[in-house]
Amino acid sequence: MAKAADDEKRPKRLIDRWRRFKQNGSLETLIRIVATDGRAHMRGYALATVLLVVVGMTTAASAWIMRDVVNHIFVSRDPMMLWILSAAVIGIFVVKGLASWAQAIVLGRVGNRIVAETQRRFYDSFLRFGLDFFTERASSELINTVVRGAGAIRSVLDTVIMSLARDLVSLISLVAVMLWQAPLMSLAAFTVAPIAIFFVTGLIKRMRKIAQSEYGASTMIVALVQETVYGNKVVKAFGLDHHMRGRMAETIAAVEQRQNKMASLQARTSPLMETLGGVSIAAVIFYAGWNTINFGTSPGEFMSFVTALLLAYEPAKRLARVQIGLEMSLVGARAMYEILDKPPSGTERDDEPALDFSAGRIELRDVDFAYRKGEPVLKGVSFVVERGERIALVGPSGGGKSTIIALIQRFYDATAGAVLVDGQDVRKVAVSSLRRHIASVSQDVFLFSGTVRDNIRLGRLSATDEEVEEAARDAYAFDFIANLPKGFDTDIGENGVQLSGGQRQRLAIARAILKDAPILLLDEATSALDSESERNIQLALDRLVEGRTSVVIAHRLSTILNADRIVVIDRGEVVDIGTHAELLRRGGLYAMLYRYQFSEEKPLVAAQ
Ligand SMILES: Nc1ncnc2c1ncn2[C@@H]1O[C@H](COP(=O)(O)OP(=O)(O)OP(=O)(O)O)[C@@H](O)[C@H]1O
Repeated sequence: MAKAADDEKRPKRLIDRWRRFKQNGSLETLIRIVATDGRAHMRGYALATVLLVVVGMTTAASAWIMRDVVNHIFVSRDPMMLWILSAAVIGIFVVKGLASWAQAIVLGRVGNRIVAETQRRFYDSFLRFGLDFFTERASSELINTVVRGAGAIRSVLDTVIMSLARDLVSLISLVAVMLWQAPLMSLAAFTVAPIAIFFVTGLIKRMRKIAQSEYGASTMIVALVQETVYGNKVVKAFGLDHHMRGRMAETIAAVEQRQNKMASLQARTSPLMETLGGVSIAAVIFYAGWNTINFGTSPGEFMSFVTALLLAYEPAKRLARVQIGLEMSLVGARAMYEILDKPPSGTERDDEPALDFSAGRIELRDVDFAYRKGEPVLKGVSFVVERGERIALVGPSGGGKSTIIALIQRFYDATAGAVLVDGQDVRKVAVSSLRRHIASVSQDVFLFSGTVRDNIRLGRLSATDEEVEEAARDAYAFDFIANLPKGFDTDIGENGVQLSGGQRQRLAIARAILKDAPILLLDEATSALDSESERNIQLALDRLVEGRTSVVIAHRLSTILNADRIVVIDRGEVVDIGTHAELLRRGGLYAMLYRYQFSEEKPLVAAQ
């Protein structure tokens, strides 16, 4: 009775297990990897499979031949067979060696190709994401995914092929040898299998959980290294070495602990498997020995059987563990797919018709915007920038000035209202054609690895060396570049660490000059520079603004004095628009800001 009830429950338990397995996505991920990358490289994998099958079959053949070795050589003492069988053994192992060698090369190449393709695909896909994607995610997460995820896809496929073609084929053919030589003994040997399966199933679930948290912790290590590199000045200035060391030690310890747990889970299969293996081999030796001693059964069959059993033990052990190992790789693969599956951001669409650029008139029409639902950052913002006009945005910090600059470049889409360039909604034109007409210089200048020349040329990749130098001259950057150890060919360290703030800004201005776009968006630097740098930057900016339609987040007195109009932004709203003199006359927020924000530069106030 009890057994029947148990039997009834078993399928349910099995289904439950599969359901959990599916919910977790392991099976889907596995199927997807096989159906996409596996299928795309079917020829390579088919070849590897054939070679692995050869490896498996030769393993079985080596067991098979033991029967003849014992019967013909040791029992019948046939000298001819001594030669033939020795040669056959050499033949079998040479074939096995060659097939293993070829299989390793084929699998290695296909695997490397998959890693390369996946990394390319991953990078392509994240270039199509908008700013929202990058602000949502830590770069460490992306770095960890590109490094580990691609390798994970490869190792999943390697594991699947190795398990199916080598281990499963070896096991099936060795079991066939066993059944053929001694069916009863085989059954005795297989009784231990259900115990092993039951034990391993329990481990898989735990492995999955730990693998996931290990992945998260390893991302933290990347994040901390990154923070220490980018924030090294803060770390040093505030004497945070000890604090950072502590944080890193904690994270490393967390990863180490999880990896130890994974290793111990994997290792936990060994004592059980060894014991079960020992029990089944002992049972067979006892049974066969008993038969040989008491009934004179031929020892050849027995030798062949035991060899097959011993050889079957390794692949059986590997197969029992395969899912435990797979769980580790599937975590990385899932992280990779999560990003690959994300649709490109709407702001990066480039399939609309190109912007029909004429004057470069910019209009914000009743623009509302929120980075997060329910937290409006811009409310009904409207203003127009006519061709060739200089507009200064002024307002308290956090008012939304940078957001306006971002919306004009379509880094984000307005939640209501529209941003128009020459009367065309920026959401309805190809984004590349819009950005081609805009040059922007932000406060925090990002410099890429490479030379000074490379960095300026990013403004226009087709520019000649002469044009790059000309732009540097116009940006008042030529002299300091010429004084660098290798001039324009000086390598800029990662993110230009050896350049001063003012020099970096002038490189950014040179980049914008080279781009020669009719619209200029500028976030003036607030950081204090020495007066020489300040003067050079001012001259460079004047040159840059010349003849262009410009919107500048103003932090300098001269900018607001030279602006055609000033737009005052406060808490996401346009509170006033006018020239410096008009706004001052009206009093209000601008007059106050002017007094406090620009007061150090008082001597020039006469300009009103
Ligand atoms: N990526 C973002 N995600 C969420 N909120 C943001 C984001 N960027 C800015 N904000 C918020 O939007 C508001 C407007 O910010 P914005 O940078 O546009 O102001 P700002 O006027 O340029 O300020 P500042 O003069 O200090 O640079 C602020 O409250 C800010 O916290």
